[in-house]
Amino acid sequence: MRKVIIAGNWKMNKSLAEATDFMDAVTPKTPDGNTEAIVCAPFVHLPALVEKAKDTNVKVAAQNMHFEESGAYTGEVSPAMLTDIGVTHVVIGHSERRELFAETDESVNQKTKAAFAHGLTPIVCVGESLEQREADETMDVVGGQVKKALAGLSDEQVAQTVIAYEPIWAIGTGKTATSEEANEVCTKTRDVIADITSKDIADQVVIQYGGSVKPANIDELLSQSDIDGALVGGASLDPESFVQLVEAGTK
Ligand SMILES: O=C(CO)COP(=O)(O)O
Repeated sequence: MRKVIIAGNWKMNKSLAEATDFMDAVTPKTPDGNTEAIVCAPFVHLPALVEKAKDTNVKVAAQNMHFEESGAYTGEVSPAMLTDIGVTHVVIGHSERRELFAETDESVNQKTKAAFAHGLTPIVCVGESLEQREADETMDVVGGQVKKALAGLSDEQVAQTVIAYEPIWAIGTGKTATSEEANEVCTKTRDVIADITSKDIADQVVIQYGGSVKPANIDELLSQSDIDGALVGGASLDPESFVQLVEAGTK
């Protein structure tokens, strides 16, 4: 059975005090079990959050990283720096990074490989724009992004990769894909992964849905056959709401 992963992507939000207060509020209420709870926080908050997450069921992720080990990359953070402070997961290729910070399928692939080289679990984001959906290009886009992100990985690494399917038109818009629409893409994404590895490997990959997920729609999304969790923006900022989302995964 695949585990459920609920990850809160805070994006560029919260002061340090707000971030640590959040952890104090959620860690005692986050159950052990088949659901993994992850907080994806801004770089500067990571050390404090890792400290707060010690001996709890909450894990801490970065929202991005560089793929190189070290060097003249002003303003960047390396995979080794993240593992050094106890970060376990990293979000790669979020649509906001692809759109606003020139992230490409190639850099997503380099970062995914670098994550594994340093023992980090990558949460690789894929998703189509509204124009692409309306032009019936969803699976060309999403399938292409998935294939390019996973190129050159071993089957074992593919099995451990977390894929977050986030249709761009559903992010921060209040417009959720229906659970059937979301599941259809997640199922086809799993088929794409099976094509490049095997059905057995594809069946192990955790595929999250992201885009206006909230406590009111999480149950229905998680009831779908190929949705194994959620990458949540807005609704992950409030501790109560984050705990409710994690609890939904344990049902
Ligand atoms: O981009 C997202 C998570 O990475 C989704 O954001 P919202 O949940 O705010 O729509």
